[in-house]
Amino acid sequence: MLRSEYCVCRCFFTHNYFIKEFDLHVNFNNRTQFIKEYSKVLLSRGCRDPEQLIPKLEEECKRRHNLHYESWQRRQLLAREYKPLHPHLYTLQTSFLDPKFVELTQVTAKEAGQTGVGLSKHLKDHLQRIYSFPVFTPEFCEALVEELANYEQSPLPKASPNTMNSYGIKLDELGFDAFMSRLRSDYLTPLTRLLYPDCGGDQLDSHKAFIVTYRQGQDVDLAYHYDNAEVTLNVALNGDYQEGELYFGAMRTEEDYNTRRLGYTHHLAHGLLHRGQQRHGALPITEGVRYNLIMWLRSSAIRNQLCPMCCKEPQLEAVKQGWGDGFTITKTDVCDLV
Ligand SMILES: O=C(O)CCC(=O)C(=O)O
Ligand SMILES: [Fe+2]
Repeated sequence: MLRSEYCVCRCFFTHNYFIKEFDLHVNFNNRTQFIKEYSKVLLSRGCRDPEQLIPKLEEECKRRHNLHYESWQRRQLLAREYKPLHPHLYTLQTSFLDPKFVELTQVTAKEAGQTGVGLSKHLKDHLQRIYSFPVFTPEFCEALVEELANYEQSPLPKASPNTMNSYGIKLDELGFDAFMSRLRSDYLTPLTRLLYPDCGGDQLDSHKAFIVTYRQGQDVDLAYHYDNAEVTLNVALNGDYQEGELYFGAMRTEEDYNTRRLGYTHHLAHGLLHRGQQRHGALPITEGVRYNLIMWLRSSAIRNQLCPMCCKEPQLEAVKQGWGDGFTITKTDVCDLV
């Protein structure tokens, strides 16, 4: 029998370290390489002593090596000790979804191809293959935000959702993995299959789902970046904050002349779909707290060919639990060979 093991690319341990103070992504193999490669640019950005950044990079390197195992441990701990405020939220029900979204996901390729009408009815085209549409009901969003705040206020451990956002929640750790898998396969894939067949949208087989939280005194914005994803869904879970728009620029593979454009204002319960490899960032919020649900949707068929983070053939390392970073190796069970 054939069986897929989920993997990370080894570049995860060396590439894409983000130095927030100087708004710089770097690769970090060791001290000598780092100083040689980045001293000049760091000095030009006002850093007095690049050497002083090394302990933090070493710490991040250690965190990355332990990440999947520790995440799994937190997941077990939360399953045992966290008391959900709204237990019913953890199983996806159609009633959580906006009926327009359900209708949209039922549009067939034939209908969409014939007139474009089937899709354009509930989906707004923002150019550059960025689309928005209602996803959840406002009632669901309100209850989910209450659940997230309840967990945030609990003494239980929390992890940063990714290498750039320090505040937020990894939804698999909180127990939403089955929910998100169903959202991906039953509702999002019918759409991404039509919108992004060239980016693996027709064969998304894993995801990383998390909440990003912005509030004064913590993270208030997000620097310009591209995602470790083929396609990204970003849903606004609340509306009681000011500013915090998204902006988009060139694809990772294109020259970027710093022409950041196409501002997008979030709307409560609406989602935005975009290609993960299109550069984007979030402007600072000026008031309130902003909760957004992010799904980095991944296709092993695409990323097994070329890692989107190091742009090389991936060097695969299997993870024991979870989806890794969405790469796979296919193994044949030994008993099949005899
Ligand atoms: O804050 C946002 O809405 C964007 C978040 C984002 O781009 C990401 O987490 O990859
Ligand atoms: Fe992003």
